[in-house]
Amino acid sequence: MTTYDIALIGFGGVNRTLAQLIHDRGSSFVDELGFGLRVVAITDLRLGSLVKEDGIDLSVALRLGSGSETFADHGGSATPDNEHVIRNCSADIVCEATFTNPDDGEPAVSHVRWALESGKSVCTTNKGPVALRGPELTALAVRNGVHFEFEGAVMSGTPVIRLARKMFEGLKLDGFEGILNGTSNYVLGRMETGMELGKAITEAQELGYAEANPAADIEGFDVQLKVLILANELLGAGITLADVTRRGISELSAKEVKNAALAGRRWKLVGSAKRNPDGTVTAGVEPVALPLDHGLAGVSGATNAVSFATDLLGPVTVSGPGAGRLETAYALLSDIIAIHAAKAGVAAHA
Ligand SMILES: NC(=O)C1=CN([C@@H]2O[C@H](COP(=O)(O)OP(=O)(O)OC[C@H]3O[C@@H](n4cnc5c(N)ncnc54)[C@H](OP(=O)(O)O)[C@@H]3O)[C@@H](O)[C@H]2O)C=CC1
Ligand SMILES: N[C@@H](CC=O)C(=O)O
Repeated sequence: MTTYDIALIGFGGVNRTLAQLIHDRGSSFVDELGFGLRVVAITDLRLGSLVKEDGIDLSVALRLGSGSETFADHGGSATPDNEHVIRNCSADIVCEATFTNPDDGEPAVSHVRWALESGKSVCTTNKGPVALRGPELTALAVRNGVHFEFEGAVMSGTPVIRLARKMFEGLKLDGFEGILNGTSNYVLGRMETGMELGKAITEAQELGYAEANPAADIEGFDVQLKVLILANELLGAGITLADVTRRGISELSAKEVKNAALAGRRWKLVGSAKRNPDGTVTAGVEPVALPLDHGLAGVSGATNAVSFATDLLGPVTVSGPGAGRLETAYALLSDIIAIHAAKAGVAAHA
């Protein structure tokens, strides 16, 4: 029986939920998925780092949180020691789920690089490394004979990237438009009921949808990264972040959002990319007051949807959760399943 040793880098909402899943359902993975999972290392800014080659007791790790205890109280260190842990621990797969840095992707880019350089596969939900260093990190993975998977970087656990790569074979993609941020979509829905922006953001934070800095959600930086990922990974656009124009929703008031709904229009933060006749790709993110009969107008809460323009099928739309701790932890599990399938030489499920 195959058991993958896992390192969790960042122990916030997403990786903590993955640890909970492994703790609660790990034994059924063996029967259902054909492999076991054992967490051998965890690092976190506040809790420090813990490495145990024979497996960390997750019930203990999961108890640590808001109190003053750190991993130093349990045989580890009070500091994350990321480079040392990532390079030297016995993990087969590193799950990177620290905060997304939209400027240069750090420190996550380094975390991913250290893992790949030391022969470990990587799963990440972090948009920074994928959007800003994706091709370079994928090439590094290939050179080292390991895998770099990032399904959760767009629409959390809802399959989009692997789905499009596998299932759209034979189709030409000419563009896409979608709702790609759960927080802003949730916030706009609450504003439609008259709630002020700040209060709606607080709710989204409590639900685990928002970025560490929610301005990334509200000002469109998060969607900008996701549009860049989809455009480069699926359309082969070869564009950079500067090529994706960006406007967020902070300019909208609750009154404006509510009045638009009364007038038959719904404000949505829409990310899109379109292939031009000369082959170049135009991409951007902006708030749009959609008519109620538009396909994206009914997408509510933290649900996301993306509609791909294809040559043979016309529009093909994928919809599902776009944020949430469990939904995103599932994305990491789906990445591990894909890595297992690739190692075993069979098709991935997701
Ligand atoms: N939540 C969601 O719905 C989704 C999230 N994502 C992405 O997944 C990633 C994780 O999200 P989420 O779990 O919600 O975020 P959290 O903020 O809950 O967790 C991130 C964790 O990483 C820790 N951390 C930050 N810097 C470091 C570091 N240098 N070394 C070790 N640990 C570090 C943080 O510590 P501290 O709190 O002390 O700063 C925190 O515990 C983000 O990149 C996010 O963009 C993607 C899709 C959906
Ligand atoms: N903050 C993001 C989380 C997923 O990427 C969102 O709200 O969509």
